[in-house]
Amino acid sequence: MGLFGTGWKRYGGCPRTEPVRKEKYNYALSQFEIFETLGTGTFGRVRLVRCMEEDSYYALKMVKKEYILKMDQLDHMCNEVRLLRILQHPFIVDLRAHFQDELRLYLLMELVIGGELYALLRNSGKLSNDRAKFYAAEVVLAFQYLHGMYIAYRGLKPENILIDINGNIKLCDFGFAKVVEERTFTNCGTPEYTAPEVINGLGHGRSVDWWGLGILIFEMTAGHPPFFDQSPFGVYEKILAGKFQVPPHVDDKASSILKKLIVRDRTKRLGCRDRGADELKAHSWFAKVNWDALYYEQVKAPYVPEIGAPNDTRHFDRYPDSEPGIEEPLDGKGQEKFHQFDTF
Ligand SMILES: Nc1ncnc2c1ncn2[C@@H]1O[C@H](COP(=O)(O)OP(=O)(O)OP(=O)(O)O)[C@@H](O)[C@H]1O
Repeated sequence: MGLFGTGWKRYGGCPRTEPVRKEKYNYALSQFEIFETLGTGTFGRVRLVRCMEEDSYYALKMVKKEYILKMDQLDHMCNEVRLLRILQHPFIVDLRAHFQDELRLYLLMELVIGGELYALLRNSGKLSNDRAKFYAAEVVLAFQYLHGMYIAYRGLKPENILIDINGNIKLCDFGFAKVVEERTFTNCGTPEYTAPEVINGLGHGRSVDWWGLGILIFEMTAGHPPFFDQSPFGVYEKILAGKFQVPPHVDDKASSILKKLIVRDRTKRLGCRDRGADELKAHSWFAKVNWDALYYEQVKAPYVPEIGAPNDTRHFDRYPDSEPGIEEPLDGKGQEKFHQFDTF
């Protein structure tokens, strides 16, 4: 089914699941002052930039074309842009534009200044029950929106959850997200967050997101993931064995939702049946959450990052600069492969 095709169905009673076509601005790298690296991933580097004409700051993801072809990542990049262009949700990072030059592809995103949830977890060890619930509830709303468009996010991990200036979350990194009717078979993601149906190669759709949420709630409340080992293989073995223990300090209702989310059989996993996200929203752990107020960002966040200036990057790790070197643009045939990037 095409993203704008017929057959839109409401999933889990999500009231505002509609694709938007966001405005397209024409930007070029020369319009920006480029500052420090905010984060790096397998495929690129995200830097703080300032658009000189607008005097506004953004996050710019820059990925070398040569690298994209070498690593066979063109589909991955196109996928991310195609999806981010149509998504508009308070808890999903906003893509403002995408453009290219001879050397790289660029994704211009709103700047999410509070850093990664990963850093919060690393600094605090574990989070309070209320704080974990607040972030988990915002993830539920983001997933409900995505699943309503038949999009599985498939990349949940604390590194991809950013904290904005008001303390709300923004999901970033849509490289693994996929439009799924039912099942899909590509492997992706991080060992500790991988669902058993992914390891088994049985195909996976939106159910992996609810598994990922279970792992995230566990990590936030317990202070460590439920399945860990020195090697990815060891992690996978433990996931398949499916045995985990919720530490005694974890709230009883949190423990109850964990036992319903970290379930090997996806047909029995919370969120994977007809009612989708509504099943989670009805769980007693979320009993006091006012979902509408949360959506409209009217709920005070339990933690608001301290920010001194619009370009204050104190909440991000420091990264060594990329190696300067002579970069050769691709030849005409190579460049042709990227023409599609302009057509989204
Ligand atoms: N809009 C943003 N505002 C601030 N920081 C951001 C933004 N987008 C990304 N980052 C930072 O850059 C990091 C890498 O971004 P992203 O995950 O999109 O890159 P990637 O190359 O696709 O990574 P991965 O290997 O996880 O697929 C994020 O974890 C985050 O720290």
